[in-house]
Amino acid sequence: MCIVINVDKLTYASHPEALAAIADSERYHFVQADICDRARLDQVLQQFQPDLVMHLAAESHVDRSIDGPAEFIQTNIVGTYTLLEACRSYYQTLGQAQQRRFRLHHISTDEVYGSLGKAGLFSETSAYDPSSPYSASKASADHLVRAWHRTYGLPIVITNCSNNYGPFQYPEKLIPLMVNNALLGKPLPVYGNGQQVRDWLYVDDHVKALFLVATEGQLGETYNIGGSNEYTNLAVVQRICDLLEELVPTHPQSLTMSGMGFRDLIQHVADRPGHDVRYAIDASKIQRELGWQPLESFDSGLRKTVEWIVQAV
Ligand SMILES: Cc1cn([C@H]2C[C@H](O)[C@@H](COP(=O)(O)OP(=O)(O)O[C@H]3O[C@H](C)C(=O)[C@H](O)[C@H]3O)O2)c(=O)[nH]c1=O
Repeated sequence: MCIVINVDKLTYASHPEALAAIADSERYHFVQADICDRARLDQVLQQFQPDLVMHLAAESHVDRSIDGPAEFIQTNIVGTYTLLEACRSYYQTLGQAQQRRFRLHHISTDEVYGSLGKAGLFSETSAYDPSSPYSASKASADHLVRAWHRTYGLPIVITNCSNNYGPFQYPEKLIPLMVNNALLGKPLPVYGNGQQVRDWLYVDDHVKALFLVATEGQLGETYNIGGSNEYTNLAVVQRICDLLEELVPTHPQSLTMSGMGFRDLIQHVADRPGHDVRYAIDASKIQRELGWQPLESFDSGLRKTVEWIVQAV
């Protein structure tokens, strides 16, 4: 049995559905829990007696972490600490055979490595250099997980992924936010010059990678997961607008009245404080060791995502 821990405001929102679709759903139990509630975590672990705990519970939006860091410290750092302690106690109750099977998989982000310049890629050995309260809280969580492995022998694996996108994503994130705004004829706020680069990873590719690491990854190891899809933010927003021109021929009323197209909604606004310029992942370790490859192209993944949002609203 595996339990997948998440929180209510989950940003990895599509992962449970996607995981359930590719894995034996009888084996996976998805827990929506307050990650800081130790009694509840103890009860869940005792009830399901899992061999695998996947920790996807995070506050994950950089802008919200800048506006109010407290929740990020609480969920991402205190929550991870609470889960680690619950797993450590649970692990100590297991027999030797089950201890050999048990592992905690901590899901993290490439933002812990900070920002790249024009060249280079983040690898598993890149130095930690987080910029935002969010990424600093995830970096702290990664360090705690490694410390519980080295100090207490808790069996763990860690993954650090690039920017996720796909159906079900929480609408605070760039792609769903832009599609939702455009459909309402609202401005599309591009931070600064829009030349920041992100490496886009389709959610199903991410889930397959998580599944491989959770089941076959080496204990104590970190694996970076990225889609090898680097685009500037402005290019992504322009592509979204062009897709909407094709998929939504009837423009929102505000656009029709002014004879404008979706691209006319793009507005450059004040830049995000501490904005990381570029993220890009070297995923050669997971490709070499576990045979993973991203299968979705950005063109096809973005089309699926935009189509999903258009039909959902
Ligand atoms: C919401 C928004 C964003 N942006 C820019 C800011 C970023 O350069 C880029 C993507 O922003 P978003 O907030 O969607 O994602 P990141 O800040 O890159 O972080 C995301 O990817 C990493 C890996 C995680 O770990 C985070 O959990 C996840 O939120 O678009 C804009 O220009 N306008 C907007 O309205």
